Order: sequence, then structure tokens, then C-alpha cells
Amino acid sequence: MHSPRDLFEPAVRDELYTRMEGRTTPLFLDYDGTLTPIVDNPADAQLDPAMRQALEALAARQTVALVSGRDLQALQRFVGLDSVYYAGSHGFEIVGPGGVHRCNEEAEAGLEALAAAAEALDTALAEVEGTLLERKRFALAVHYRNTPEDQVAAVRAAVDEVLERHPGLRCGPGKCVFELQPDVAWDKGRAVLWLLEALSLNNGDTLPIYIGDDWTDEHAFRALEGRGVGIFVGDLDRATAADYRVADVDAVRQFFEQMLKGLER
Ligand SMILES: O=P(O)(O)OC[C@H]1O[C@H](O[C@H]2O[C@H](CO)[C@@H](O)[C@H](O)[C@H]2O)[C@H](O)[C@@H](O)[C@@H]1O
Repeated sequence: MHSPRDLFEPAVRDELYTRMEGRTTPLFLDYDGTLTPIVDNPADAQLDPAMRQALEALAARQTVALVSGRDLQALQRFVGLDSVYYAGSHGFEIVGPGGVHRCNEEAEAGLEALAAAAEALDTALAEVEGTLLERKRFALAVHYRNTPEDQVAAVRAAVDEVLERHPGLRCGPGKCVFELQPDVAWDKGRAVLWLLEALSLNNGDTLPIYIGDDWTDEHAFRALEGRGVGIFVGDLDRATAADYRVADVDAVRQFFEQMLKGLER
């Protein structure tokens, strides 16, 4: 863990561009908080047309992959581009151009427990104001962004009770969310490494770049340590394995625009 440097400081930016020069730079991108600002209702996190345009232009020139906690289909709907790779449910399900496909078989064994957990939490949290369950194929997000602070402990207690009954599930951290998933050895970092292999990009001519804002993105930052670049988005209120940081979603788009200028040269 180290302190990521501000990517918009000229010397830092020049250093990164020097590292990128003459190399293939596949982009691996988180969705919420990275491509779209965090909003109160997950359904409202629509992709801005300017961001979509930038992604499309980049994907016409190089590999672009979305690596998100969102359900695969929801992510595809939000982004709406055929030219990018999608890793949904924190990387448990991957699809992309050229028939790329991977579904974590081990995690499939946990689907029954996940369905039972969703049913139990639906009942247990029915009366807790502002709590929202978001069902995904390989995960269940228990959102508490709009839950009164003094009731968050009750939400956590309900989640813990369900986890006790279903030892095949685990709970991961997030932004005002408890994420239940099958407890198997898979995460965004492994998904990124799998994609690099599948796309024959696991070599010295490639500098993979991962951009993310959340706890789950740390797996990817760590997976790329010493072989790629990690860029953290947002205010830094904790340790991160990312090398660089940018302020917000707008800064991510500016970085894309700078990359595009470089690629067009
Ligand atoms: O890996 P990501 O693409 O960053 O997805 C992580 C989770 O993002 C979403 O929840 C978060 O964003 C919401 C919209 O801004 C916000 O309301 C919520 O509080 C955040 O936790 C998404 O709904 C989850 O399914 C993703 O796992």
C-alpha cells in the first residue's frame, strides 16, 4: 500500500505517458463511481453520452473492458456498446467480442444459497426504511445508502444472520452496501488477469490500466502491481494499492480524451 500520486500533476502525467509509449494499454474500468457519479438510487446511474462516446472511440482503437459489481445484463444495458468486454457480478460472468465467455462454475454452486438469502433478507428488511435489495446473478447487494443511520446496524445483523445459515456465501464491502456472493476464490483482480490471458495481452508489450473507486477494485489494483497501472478515483480516505489518483468521473473522462489524442497521433 502506498500513496497514489495525482495524475493531473504535469510531472506525474508525463511519467505515466512515458510508461505507456509504444505499448498496448488495455483499459479495465469499474462502472459506479468511475464512469458514473454515485447517486442515491442504483437504477439512476445512467452513463453520460459523452462518456459513452469516449469509451466507444477508445474501444475502436484498443481493448476496453468493464469490470463491475453490477449484474452482467444490467451493465450491458447501461453501457450499450458491442465493442467492449463486460465482467459483471464482480467478474463472475465475463462476455465480449469474438465470443469471449466465462462463467464461474464454482460460483454456480452458490446460486441456490444466494436465492434463499435474497428471500430471507426481503422478509427481514421489509420494514427497514430505505433499504434496497439488488439481485444479480452471482451477487446480492443490500443497499443502505437511504437507510437512517441508527438502523444500519440492524441491516448488518440481518445480513450476518443469513450468512450464518449459508456458510457458502460471503459478504464483501462497498459504498453503503453489503454485497453477498458465493464464497469462492474469484474477484475483479482474477477477472482482469483472466481477460489478459484470454486476449493474449499477458506480455511485456502490454501495460494494462485499471481505473476504480471502490474496495472491490483493490483486488484489481493488487493484481496489476508490478505489471500494470492502477488509478484510484475520488477522495482518498483509506489506503489503496493504486499508483495514481484522479478527483472524479469528469477527470476519468479527461484522461480518456488525452489517451485518445495520443492514440490518434
Ligand atoms: O463495481 P462497480 O461498478 O463500482 O459496482 C459496485 C456497486 O455499484 C452500485 O452501487 C453503488 O452505486 C450506486 C449508484 O451510484 C449507489 O446508489 C450505491 O450506494 C453504491 O453502493 C450497484 O448498485 C451495485 O450492484 C454494485 O455492486
